[in-house]
Amino acid sequence: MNAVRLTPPAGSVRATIPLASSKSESNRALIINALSGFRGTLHNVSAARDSQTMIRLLKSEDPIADVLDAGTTMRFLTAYFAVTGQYKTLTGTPRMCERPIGILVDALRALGADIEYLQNEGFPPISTKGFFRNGTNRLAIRGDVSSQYISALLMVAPLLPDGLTLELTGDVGSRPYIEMTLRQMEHFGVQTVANWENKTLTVPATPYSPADYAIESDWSGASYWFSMVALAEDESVEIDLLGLKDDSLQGDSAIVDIMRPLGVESKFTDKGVILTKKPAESSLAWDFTNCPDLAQTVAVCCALKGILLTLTGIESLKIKETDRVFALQTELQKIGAELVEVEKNTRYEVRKTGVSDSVPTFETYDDHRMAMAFAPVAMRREVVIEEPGVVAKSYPSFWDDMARVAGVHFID
Ligand SMILES: O=C(O)C1=C[C@@H](OP(=O)(O)O)[C@@H](O)[C@H](O)C1
Ligand SMILES: C=C(OP(=O)(O)O)C(=O)O
Repeated sequence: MNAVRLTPPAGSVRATIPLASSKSESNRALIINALSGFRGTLHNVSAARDSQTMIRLLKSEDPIADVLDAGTTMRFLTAYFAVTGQYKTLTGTPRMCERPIGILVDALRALGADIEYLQNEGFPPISTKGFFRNGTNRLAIRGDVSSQYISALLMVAPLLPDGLTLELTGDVGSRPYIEMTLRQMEHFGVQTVANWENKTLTVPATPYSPADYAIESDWSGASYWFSMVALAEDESVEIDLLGLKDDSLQGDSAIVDIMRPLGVESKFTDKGVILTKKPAESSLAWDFTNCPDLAQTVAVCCALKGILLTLTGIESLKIKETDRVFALQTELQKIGAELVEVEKNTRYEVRKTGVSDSVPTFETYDDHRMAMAFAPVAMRREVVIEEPGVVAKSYPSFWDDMARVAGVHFID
């Protein structure tokens, strides 16, 4: 499967979309369930490759754990293998070996873990080589690089002899993911204390209690459907997204507020959310610090609607599956828009330039979100998306869901 050609909806757009389950919630539930002796039942675990990889590696006795391109799987398993004293080599795709892990490794070493870098200092591959229960119970850790390091430490903290207090330094990014971790830990019987005023998180040395857990649908995956409604030419479009909740643990539920000014009305029901269309505003400014995975969706949507978008809080995009700032800058040009850095590393704008390709072919940079963020362009015009298989990382059924609203034709 080298590419997929997408054609606009033939008539009115009404569809029910099952969505994928959240890989973030799944990967936390899988780690915590493992730490509580695999005794709970997890419902609706994600079919996402990142979560299936987590399941496979938690069960495997192979000394080499290849996480492929899954960031949470790499970071959570590093802490899990280190603190449970397992001897494992963690590796991944070439890109994974460029994604930093030094902050987490330094923290785990201070807690008593022996971890070795096998190639480059600060990056995978790494080996965990035992745990000596002689470390500290208080650590300062940067909060402005990846929240995944913090979540990884929090989840193993109940196993430490004296629990753990983390002092977060710098501006904390992706905070809702940290709160998701704490709430899931609480579900499994560990009462944590988060003081966001002085940025300290405290976890007692309490064993996890086995529990059953039901995972919600994925709000990051839902964001592409909000974009499709915003871009639909059919004013009576209605899309029902299944399995989403109003009181979600997922910070990407912010898409409801982001998309309102872009013309999407959301109504919660007992099954999920119903999206309909209303008039949009002409500009939007949004800080993506708490929801970095939504930046691509919103950038593409605004570019095509000609809405001036000001983005802040997107620094972390450069160290994700690809450099997402560069990837967006390159691909947005194909739909007559540009992503401009208006203040170094802090403020960007998406602006219309007007010159676009007749049938744009979007590259995906080994990044599922590049494929899914650009797919909604097909609500207005024919497009081609290269390497569509990338969606498997978080939303393997994306193209099946997409076929409910638009033409989806795979090209070998
Ligand atoms: O903890 C998580 O489940 C995630 C945290 C975020 O990463 P950062 O904390 O690195 O921003 C997010 O981008 C990623 O998709 C999933
Ligand atoms: C950044 C992402 O994932 P991860 O960091 O877990 O690879 C993502 O899913 O957009």
